Amino acid sequence: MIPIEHVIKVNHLSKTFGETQAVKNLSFTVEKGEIFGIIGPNGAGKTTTLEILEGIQKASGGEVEVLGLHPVKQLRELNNRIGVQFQATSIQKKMKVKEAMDLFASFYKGKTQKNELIEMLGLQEKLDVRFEDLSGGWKQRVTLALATLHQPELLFLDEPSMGLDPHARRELWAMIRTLRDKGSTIVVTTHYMEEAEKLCDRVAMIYSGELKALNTPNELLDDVSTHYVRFESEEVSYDSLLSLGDVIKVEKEEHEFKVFSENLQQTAYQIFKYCDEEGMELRNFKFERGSLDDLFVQYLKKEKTG
Ligand SMILES: Nc1ncnc2c1ncn2[C@@H]1O[C@H](COP(=O)(O)OP(=O)(O)OP(=O)(O)O)[C@@H](O)[C@H]1O
Repeated sequence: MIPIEHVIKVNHLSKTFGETQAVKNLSFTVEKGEIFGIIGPNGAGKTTTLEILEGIQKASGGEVEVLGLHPVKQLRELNNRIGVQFQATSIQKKMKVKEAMDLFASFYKGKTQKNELIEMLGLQEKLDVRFEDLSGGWKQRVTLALATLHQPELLFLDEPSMGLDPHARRELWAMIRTLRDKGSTIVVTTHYMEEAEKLCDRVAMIYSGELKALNTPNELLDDVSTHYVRFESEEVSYDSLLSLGDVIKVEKEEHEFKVFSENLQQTAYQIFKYCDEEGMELRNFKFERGSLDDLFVQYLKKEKTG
């Protein structure tokens, strides 16, 4: 068996800003070659965690190792080996794509993969366009190219698809996967649950600076209470569904019901039995799998009710 190589080790990490505890006792590792997602709502501590890993912020407590280096003490060495995607706002508006690529390439001593990136990201047709004239999707492609010119072993992306339409978002995911296939490990923060589900190999879910869950999206979704049955009926009542054993929650919209249960098989049987006894009709009955969004809402609810 090939031993797992950890490119990031985070152990009991904490960070405080005055009274605010942005990160609390966070521990996780990132394996070489994976796309690792850090997800959570606004203010969860995603950016702070990322900036500590990049050596931009100092930890208040705990240990962090990135590519075997201490991010703050060995920042210069780290910067040669990691890539950080800048926010589009930090690129000069009037600069042409070609000029930005040349400027950033001049920061690195060795050979860069500029030409390969222009080809791979389809930037050829945009080289003479000013940054301010690019659409959101193209801006993201350019900042991705600028972050990866030196073929970094590890790439950090903070909310890369923020503000992109679904098509541009999918294109960006394909590019991120290609960069991974070419050998980079990728750490990405997002608050789009769909992005975490479709793009990431493993996901750390944080809320209020604390790690709430860490697993592959598939295994996170195996959490039973995110699964439900869906059907349509004009006759069934909300309250009678809620009173069935094992049912956690019922959602009703027009004539469509979603019934979440701890024992879906048993609940499905109960629904059919109840409808049969009452002579009620059901249509389009389906077993459905919840999304990370559902799981996330569930965690937040647990948090609020204690
Ligand atoms: N420089 C700072 N000074 C004071 N408080 C800060 C600072 N940076 C972050 N915080 C606070 O730390 C907490 C975590 O913020 P952080 O930006 O890491 O969250 P986030 O998950 O990235 O959120 P978002 O998705 O909104 O960017 C928040 O309460 C934020 O207000």
